[in-house]
Amino acid sequence: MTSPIPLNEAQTRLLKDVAPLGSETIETTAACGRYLAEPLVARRTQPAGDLSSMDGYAMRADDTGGPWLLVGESAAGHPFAGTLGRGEAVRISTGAHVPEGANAILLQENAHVSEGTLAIADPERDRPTDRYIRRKGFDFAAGDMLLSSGTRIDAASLALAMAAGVWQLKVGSRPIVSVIDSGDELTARADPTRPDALPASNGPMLAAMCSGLTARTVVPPPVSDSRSALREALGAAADSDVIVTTGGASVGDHDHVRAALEDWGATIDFWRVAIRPGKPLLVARKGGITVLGLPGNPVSAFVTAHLFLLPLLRRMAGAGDPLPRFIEARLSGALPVGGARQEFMRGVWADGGVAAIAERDSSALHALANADVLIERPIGAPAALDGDSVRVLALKNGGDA
Ligand SMILES: Nc1nc2c(c(=O)[nH]1)N[C@H]1C(S)=C(S)[C@@H](COP(=O)(O)OP(=O)(O)OC[C@H]3O[C@@H](n4cnc5c(N)ncnc54)[C@H](O)[C@@H]3O)O[C@H]1N2
Ligand code: MOO
Repeated sequence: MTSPIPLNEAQTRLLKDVAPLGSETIETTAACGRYLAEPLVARRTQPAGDLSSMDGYAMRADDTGGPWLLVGESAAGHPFAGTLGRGEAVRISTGAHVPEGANAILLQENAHVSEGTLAIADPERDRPTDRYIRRKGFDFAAGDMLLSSGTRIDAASLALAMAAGVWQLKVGSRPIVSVIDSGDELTARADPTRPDALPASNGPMLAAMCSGLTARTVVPPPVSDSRSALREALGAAADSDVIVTTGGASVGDHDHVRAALEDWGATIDFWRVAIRPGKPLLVARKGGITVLGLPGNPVSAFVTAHLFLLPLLRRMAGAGDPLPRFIEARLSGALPVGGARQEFMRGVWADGGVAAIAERDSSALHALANADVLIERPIGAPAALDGDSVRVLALKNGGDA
C-alpha cells in the first residue's frame, strides 16, 4: 500500500486537469454565488455628475461669504436647471446634482435662512466647502474594468454590477453533483425499529455545503455495502460532473468503493492523504466525471469536503481562486506536538483568538456543529503555547462559500 500523499500535492492533482464547465448569461439579480466568466466592465459612470454628499445649500466656490439669494432647489432625481451666479444659492439634498457654476456646499446645520435669504449661522466657525461634493466618476467610469473573470458574485459585487448598468452577467455553469451515502447501517431517516441503524447524515450535509456554491445536488437513498450496489449507484449518477461517495473508503472487509469504481471503468488517481481527519480520501476519474471518495466518519467527510469537494466545485464553476484561504489567529490555550498527518482541529473563537475543542473524534458531529474554525496543525509541529499564532480556516460567517 502506498503512503498517504501531502495535502497540497493532493489538491494540486485534484484540480490539475479540471477546467471550468462552461458559461451562461443570466440576470445579474440572480447571480449571487456564481463566478464571472468574463470581466465586469462598467456601462455607465458613477456618479454620473458631481453630487452633494450632504443636505445643505450649493453656491459658487468664489462666493463663499454670503449672504445669498435662494433661487431654487436641486433634489435627487430633480436637478436644478439653471446656472448659479454670484450672490445666488440653491437648496440641495444628499445625492442631488451640484448645479452648473456651483462648487461649494454649506451644511444645513450651519445655515440660517430668512425670507428667501441664506446666511452662514456662525461665519467665524463655518464656511461652504467642496469637501461635500462627490466628483463625477470618482467610483468608476464607463469602460472601466471593475471585476476580473473568476470573481465570485456576492451582494456587494452584485450591487456594483447593477450600479454599472450591467443587467446580465456571463457566469460559469453550475456543476451537477451526486452524493452517494454507502453503508448497510444507514437509513434515510431515523428508524426506531432498528437500533443498529444510523440516519445517513453525510449526504444532506454535503448537499448543504454544495448549495453554498449553487451546485445542483442529487442525494439518492443510501446504498448498501456491496460492490455491485455501489457499481450500480455510480452508473445511475453518470450524468453528474462530480460524484461523491461517503463511507467504504478505508481498508475494512466492507469497504468496496475502490473495487466498485474499477468495475465501473474509472481510473483511481490517488487514494489516502496525510491529513487528520480524512486520510482515506480517494480521487478517481471517468471521462469528464471526477469521483471523490470521502471517508464515512461525518467529521472526516466534512473536512475533506471543505479541502477537496468545494475547491473542485469552485474550479468547475469558474472560480479564479478555488482553494480555501487560511487566516492567522492567536491561539487561546496550548496544543500538543503535531502528529504524522496535517491535522484540522475543530475550534471556536474565544478570548480574542481561537481555542481548540477538546473532542477530536472524527465521528463527533456535536463538536463539529459548534465549531467556528478548523485549526491547522502542521505535520510534526512543536507544541503550541497560549498566544502562539496558528493558521485557521473560517467555517462560520461565510467561510464555507
Ligand atoms: N484498520 C484500519 N481501520 C481504519 C483506518 C485505517 O487506516 N486502518 N482508517 C480509519 C479512518 S482514518 C477513517 S476516517 C475511517 C473511514 O472509513 P470508511 O470511509 O471506510 O467509512 P465507513 O467504515 O463506511 O464508516 C465510518 C463511520 O462513519 C459512519 N458513516 C458512514 N457513512 C455515513 C453517512 N452517510 N452518514 C453518517 N455516518 C456515516 C459509519 O457508520 C461509521 O461509523 O476508517 C477508519 N478505519
Ligand atoms: O479520516 Mo479518519 O477521521 O482520519 O479517523
